Amino acid sequence: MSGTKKKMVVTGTEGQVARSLLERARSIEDLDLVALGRPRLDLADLSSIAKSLISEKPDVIVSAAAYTSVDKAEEDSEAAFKVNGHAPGEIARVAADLNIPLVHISTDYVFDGGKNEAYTEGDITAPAGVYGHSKLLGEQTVREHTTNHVILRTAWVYSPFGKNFLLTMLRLAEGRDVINVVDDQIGNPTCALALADGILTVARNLISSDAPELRGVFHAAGSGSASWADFAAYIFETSRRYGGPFAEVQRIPTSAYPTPARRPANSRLDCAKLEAAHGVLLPFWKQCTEMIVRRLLVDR
Ligand SMILES: NC(=O)C1=CN([C@@H]2O[C@H](COP(=O)(O)OP(=O)(O)OC[C@H]3O[C@@H](n4cnc5c(N)ncnc54)[C@H](OP(=O)(O)O)[C@@H]3O)[C@@H](O)[C@H]2O)C=CC1
Ligand SMILES: Cc1cn([C@H]2C[C@H](O)[C@@H](COP(=O)(O)OP(=O)(O)O[C@H]3O[C@@H](C)C(=O)[C@@H](O)[C@H]3O)O2)c(=O)[nH]c1=O
Repeated sequence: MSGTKKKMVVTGTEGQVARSLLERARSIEDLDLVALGRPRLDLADLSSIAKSLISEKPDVIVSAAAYTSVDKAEEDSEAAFKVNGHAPGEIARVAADLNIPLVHISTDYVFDGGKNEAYTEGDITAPAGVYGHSKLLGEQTVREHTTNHVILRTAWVYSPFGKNFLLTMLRLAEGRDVINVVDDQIGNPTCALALADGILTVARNLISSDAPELRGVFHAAGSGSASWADFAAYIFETSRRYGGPFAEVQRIPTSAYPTPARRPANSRLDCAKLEAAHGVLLPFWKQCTEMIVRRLLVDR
């Protein structure tokens, strides 16, 4: 990125991805990052979106805020569809009006999980639940309003911030010796800080170049795959090494852990397209898990 300082606006202030972007952008001298969340930007109030975004005069927008409670969405579908489905379209309309690029974050849960291999960007989407359906609508409304976009589908995001599986496991292990965790759902645990680095690279590429091959939908998840039980076991193994809580993982089938929303059995994402176009390859999940657990237990 050459020339003057650029301004990036990310939606949401307390989200894992927004907070990771804020942390990672601090060391980038030619980029100002502003996080815009409630009450100034409420995605449930579609009529408020344009005004708050335009007032920031951004050079690029990262649409990261979302309704992320997968189970709650099943009974609160109106809110989920508004925030995850319609609001991204409104953000994209603003980006088109301002003639700036948009990076929109989507999810592996747009897939039904029936494929035996990793999903590519061309695979058919068929979400299993309301959250996935609402995020898929968000992809569609973004596409309808601007071609100058990247939709980044990520997965199983964890970080030292907010609410995520890694923090839940460490909390549960404070009070339990054994934790039941499903072993028949497979995906790519993705560290939000590494994802933030990827988002920053993609955003800078979009600002610097009009090339169509940099635009469209891309998968952006951590390298390597795991079941939730594998992920939990490694979290505890690492935690024990750094003097933190440990629990035995009891591997169970999904049928033994009923939840309101159905989750895909396989939502592994093939991320080769992102590496080829943007030169972004996210690190191996175990490496990042170790880094986050260490940060939580040792470097605090
Ligand atoms: N978490 C995950 O495992 C995965 C996430 N994704 C996607 O990545 C993106 C980032 O996720 P992540 O950072 O983990 O999400 P978080 O759940 O950590 O944060 C979501 C953010 O969205 C904000 N938000 C929710 N509703 C509104 C609203 N009506 N108006 C304004 N802001 C709102 C929240 O605000 P507040 O803090 O005020 O509640 C919060 O800041 C999302 O698009 C998500 O769908 C994709 C795959 C996996
Ligand atoms: C807490 C817990 C969960 N589980 C299971 C339930 C579920 O199948 C799986 C993951 O549970 P969670 O509810 O933490 O994760 P979930 O909300 O399904 O996570 C998803 O969030 C959204 C936002 C995404 O976009 C997805 O990529 C994915 O990260 O682990 C156990 O087996 N044992 C447990 O003790």
